[in-house]
This record gives sequence, structure tokens and C-alpha cells, in this order.
Amino acid sequence: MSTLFSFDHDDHPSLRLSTASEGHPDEPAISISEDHDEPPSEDVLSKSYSERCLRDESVYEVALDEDFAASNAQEILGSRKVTKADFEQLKVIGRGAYGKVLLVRHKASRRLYAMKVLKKASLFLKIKHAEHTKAERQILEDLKHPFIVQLYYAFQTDDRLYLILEFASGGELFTHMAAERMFSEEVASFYLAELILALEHLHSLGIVYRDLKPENCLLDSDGHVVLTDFGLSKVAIEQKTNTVCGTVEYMAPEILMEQHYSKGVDWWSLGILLFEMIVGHTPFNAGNRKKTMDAILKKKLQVPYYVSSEAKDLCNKLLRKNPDVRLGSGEDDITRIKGHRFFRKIDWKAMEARQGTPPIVPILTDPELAENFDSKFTKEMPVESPIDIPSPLSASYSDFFQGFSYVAKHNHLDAFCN
Ligand SMILES: Nc1ncnc2c1ncn2[C@@H]1O[C@H](COP(=O)(O)OP(=O)(O)OP(=O)(O)O)[C@@H](O)[C@H]1O
Repeated sequence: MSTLFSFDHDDHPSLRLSTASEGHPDEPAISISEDHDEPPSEDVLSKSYSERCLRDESVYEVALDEDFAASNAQEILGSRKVTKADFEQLKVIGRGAYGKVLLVRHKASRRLYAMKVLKKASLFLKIKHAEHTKAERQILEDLKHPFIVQLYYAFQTDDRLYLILEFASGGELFTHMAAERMFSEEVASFYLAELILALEHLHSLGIVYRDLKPENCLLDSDGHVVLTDFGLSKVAIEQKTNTVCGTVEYMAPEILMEQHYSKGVDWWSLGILLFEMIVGHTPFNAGNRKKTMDAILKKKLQVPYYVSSEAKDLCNKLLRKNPDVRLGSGEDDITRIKGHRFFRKIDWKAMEARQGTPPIVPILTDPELAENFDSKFTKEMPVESPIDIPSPLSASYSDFFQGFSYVAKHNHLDAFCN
């Protein structure tokens, strides 16, 4: 693998951050002065966003049909709608902010899936999050990639939304990392390469993932990366964001500053993951949310002496506070990321074809035991939590989720059934 660019000179732009902003004394404002030779980033995502708008789909109710004909699932052939009753709930495997994730078995085919259950009522109380959920469904429908979680079904009841997802039986990547405290740079380069391919695919669809963090990086049974949780993903829009939620540790300065952001935020988060993998902790964690945010915005990156020059260089370039000069921001910068000498041993074509050899093969004595998931979840009874908001929902709320039901196309199922 050849290195496409030389990184030997120090090409960091200068960056000044001021903490006073008009009308918002508590909110830091970013003021950037640059003397760099890289072109400003273009919003390469906006075209695909408008394309997506043009083919706006408003009806999603899809009956089960022969597209679902997995070879060993003959019983569910026909036009019957998939419902919760088609699945046996085996274990709780995780919790998100708006619901829980269960390991379920499809009764007819005996296949295992992850079922993400979201309480509609509580989502409606936070309408922005309801919008996220709708985006999640739409986004997943368009996606098919070896390192991105696959959606098989989506359906709803009066109270809840259900996503039937590929079950990533290897659990969270960082659980495995915690067992070893940190990864060697070679191991880290494998996981980062698979994540880069997943992000490249999302970006090509006009999607900024925005929420890249360890909990969302799962492993499949072979040990390949499965990027999950599209709750906060969104199609890139030329607008300011005003939502800063979730863990701040992995968030790019421009998100914290509530400024316009683009795909560069994902490359920042990737830089944080790289640092964490090879050093054992994130670079800007300062104990509490406020101090961590301050450090992300102002603190110079300190990379320990034992980190190789390649890894150090990549950290520095991905963790530039100014997104315009961050590696990955320009139109073809994915080529520069892939060509960076930290990835000199990666054969990208082989990786894309899932031919890389995973450094960790998860132990799976019986996938139904969900043994790679936290026992604080798996020991819970796999039942739904009560709905504490009166139901059924009002007509307008129901309308919001109209057409949520979704069945994956045949080829998606084929891939999963292999
Ligand atoms: N497809 C999957 N296969 C296996 N485990 C999963 C899957 N999806 C989620 N999980 C597990 O459930 C946990 C919670 O997932 P979820 O997507 O709800 O997380 P979250 O990021 O908190 O979500 P949200 O942002 O929507 O609140 C994950 O950290 C993971 O351990």
C-alpha cells in the first residue's frame, strides 16, 4: 500500500478560541484564524441530500411478501404483517436513552435478531427524538454494507416502535478492549479500517453518523465491526444544529459549539476512538461534562511518547479543532485517510470484501446466552417496561409514525442467512 501524501512537515493551522459570544455569555464562541494551505471544506453531502428529498417516500407500510422468503422461513410466506408475536424474547442486551434492546428469536425461522423497542409515548414527549427515530428507519432502509447493522423489519403497535436488526452477537468492541486495556496499533488499524469503510458508505449516501462512540461499535460472530444505532444520524443539511445530547467525549468542537457541521465530525470521533484504542483512555476527558467540553474546545492534544509517529500524526490530523483543515474534510480526503501510513498494512479492497482477519474472535458457546453482553442487562427479565403515558396516542401522534412498518428486501435477508 503506497502512501499518497507526505506528512513530514508541520502543517497545523493556527486556531484561536474565544469564550465570549454576543448575547450568550455562557456559550463559548469559536473564532478561528487560519494560515494553512488546505482548501476549505465543501459540503459535498448537500447534493445527495436534495436527491433524497426528491424521492421522498411517505408510505412505508409494506406487507410481508415473497421478498421475505428466506429458505427456512416458509411458514411466514404470504402477505401477513410481521408483529411482535412472531418473535420470542430471550434476553435484554442493552438500553438506550429511549428504550431497550432485546435478543429475540424469530419463531418461524428460529433466527436470532436484536429487537430495539422504543416507547412511542416517551418519544413524543421529545419531538426531536421522535424525528431521530423516523430518520433511523429511513436511513437503515437505504443501507446495505458489510460493517453497518442491517435492518430486517420495522413495525409498530399503538405504544411502541420495533426495529428488528441483525444481532451483533460479539457484543461491544470496547468490552473486548477493556479486557486488554488497550489495543496494539496493528489491531486498532484493523477496527478503524472497517469503521472508515462504514463511514465512507454513510457519507456517500449523504449521511453524517454524528454519534460515533464505543457503545455503537459492535462485533459480529466472526469479529467484524457492526456499526449500530442510527438514532442520532441525520442526512446532512445546511443548517445549524442546536442539539447537543449524549456523551460529549467523542463529539467534535463544532457540534459542541452548535455550529454547522458536516462529515468532518465523524472523522473527529474516529480520531478519539483511535486515541482511546492505543492509549487506553480518551484524550480530552476531564472528569465532568463542562471541563471535558472545555478541553475539547481549547486543550492541545497530548499524545504519549510511546505512540508511533504514524499514529501520532493521524491523531493530530483527525483531531484538528478546525473542521475545514481536519483530515477527511475535503472532497476526496477519504483517499488521504486510507492512504495514511498508519494504514500501510491495510489492503482496503480485501477489507471491503470482509476478507481481513479479525484480531478478536468473540467467544460464543451459545449465541442465545448473549454472553458478550453486560450481565446487568442479560439477567433482567426480557419483558417490556410498562408504558407510563396514557395510550392509545392521539391521532396526530399516530400520523407521525404512519408507514413505519418495513420489511427488508430479499437480498438483505440472503446476506444475513448465509
Ligand atoms: N444490533 C444489535 N446487536 C446487538 N446488540 C445491540 C444491537 N443494537 C444495540 N445493541 C446493544 O444495545 C445497546 C443499546 O443500544 P441503543 O442503540 O439503544 O443505544 P443508544 O446509543 O443508547 O441508543 P439511543 O441513542 O437510540 O438511545 C448497545 O450499546 C449494544 O450493546
